[in-house]
Amino acid sequence: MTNPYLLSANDVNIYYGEKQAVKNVNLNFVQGTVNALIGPSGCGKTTFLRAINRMHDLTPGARVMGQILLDGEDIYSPSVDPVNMRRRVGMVFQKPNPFPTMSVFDNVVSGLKLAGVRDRNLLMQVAERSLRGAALWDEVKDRLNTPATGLSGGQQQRLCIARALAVEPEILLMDEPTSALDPASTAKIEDLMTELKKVTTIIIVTHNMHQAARVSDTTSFFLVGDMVEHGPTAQIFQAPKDERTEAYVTGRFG
Ligand SMILES: Nc1ncnc2c1ncn2[C@@H]1O[C@H](COP(=O)(O)OP(=O)(O)OP(=O)(O)O)[C@@H](O)[C@H]1O
Repeated sequence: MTNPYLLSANDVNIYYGEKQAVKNVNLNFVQGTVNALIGPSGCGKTTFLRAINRMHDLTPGARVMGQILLDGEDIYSPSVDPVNMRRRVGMVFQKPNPFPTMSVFDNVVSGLKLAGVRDRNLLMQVAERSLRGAALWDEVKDRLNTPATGLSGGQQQRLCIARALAVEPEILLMDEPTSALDPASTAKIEDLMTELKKVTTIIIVTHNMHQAARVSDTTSFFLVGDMVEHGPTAQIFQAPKDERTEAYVTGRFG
């Protein structure tokens, strides 16, 4: 039987040395959706997110057990090249992190250049498409060759989204992407997510429950390493099945 899900986590356990940070998580994600991971600080959301693009390969002492299937292929299989895999699963971090010495244009096309693309016309096409995709084109089209660090924080974060989109990822991981931004920039990125799910699948870690409720199709609630409950966002917020989920989403702890 073929796997109907774009991404499946099967019995995923994650350790830092002896310490277990994620316990036996099973989750499936459907293509073209926005999926929120919520839960109190330290419950393993970021750890789980980073396992999805093999970022823990870069964390000394971190171990991922179980299976994570992307299009039915185990991303931890020895035949999978992690660098290639990270092109298919892009990531945007809490703090905007454009390459500080590069222009706006070079930031967006850095992944393509790294992959050997030199055709200037093609790079320009991809830059425009990605910047439009990140709702930034109109604001930067006249300053493509100026340093990325000259942009505002919200613009820098949309630039990082454009940079991730340029390599056409199947999945975009977002780790609290608006926590360093003002409300206007946050609203822009939230609107953007609804557009972006037409071209990619989003998994977002957020502390902001209103944000999860506004932007996501599904929500997963994590608590001290356990994934307590997963379901359609409306159900998690309005009719959770587990009393711990209810206590969290109604603000009784956090
Ligand atoms: N590099 C690391 N080495 C050791 N322990 C770590 C490391 N990174 C995270 N942890 C621990 O793993 C657990 C889960 O952390 P994680 O960052 O995944 O939680 P989180 O839910 O994303 O928290 P937050 O919402 O505060 O970002 C925590 O107990 C944390 O202290």
